[in-house]
Amino acid sequence: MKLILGSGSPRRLDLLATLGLTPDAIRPPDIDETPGKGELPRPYCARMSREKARTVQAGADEVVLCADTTVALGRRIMGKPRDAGEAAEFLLAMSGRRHKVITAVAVRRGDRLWERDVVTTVRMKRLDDLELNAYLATDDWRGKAGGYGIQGPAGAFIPWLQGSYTAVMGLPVAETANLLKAAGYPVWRTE
Ligand SMILES: Cc1cn([C@H]2C[C@H](O)[C@@H](COP(=O)(O)OP(=O)(O)OP(=O)(O)O)O2)c(=O)[nH]c1=O
Repeated sequence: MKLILGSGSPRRLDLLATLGLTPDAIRPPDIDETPGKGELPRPYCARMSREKARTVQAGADEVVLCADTTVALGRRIMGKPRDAGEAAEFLLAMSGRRHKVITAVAVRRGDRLWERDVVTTVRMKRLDDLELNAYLATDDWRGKAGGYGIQGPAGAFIPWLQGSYTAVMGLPVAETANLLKAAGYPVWRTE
């Protein structure tokens, strides 16, 4: 059985590697990530990962793994910022407050789909101008939901979270291992 990572995210590849898993192929999905009108963050995130899993082409002996990470401030969905101005806007909105990071994982084998989502509450310290501008200058915010990456320099802004650190990074490894097992993929091998 082959494992297909349906994601172009280097973080997801790294997190999968922590489980000792190397995908046989990487097939990044191309879907429309526009939220529906009034769509709430959690159902939006679950829909994204499901659509990714359905879009990625796979044969009968292939298991597809996809995920979506969405940052939510109340009902507001904060996607990947299009520029530094939007990243600054997101970070200022989260500064000194708690927000939620949702990561939904979808595993598909043939017509069958296994799904799980993980919600993590994250507190961001109050950012001063120096911290904000220095972080924006690193470009680390690019391509990341909410405009920050907890695994990089923005880790200095996160004194507390409740939930899963790997889920915030993009792939909750415990839940992912369980979904792969449910789909019949041999996560653990003794030889
Ligand atoms: C909040 C947060 C997000 N992220 C990243 C993980 C994801 O790559 C990205 C969220 O965007 P996603 O749309 O979930 O994923 P992607 O577009 O990068 O990749 P693909 O659709 O091909 O799977 O944000 C971090 O790396 N660290 C963080 O702390």
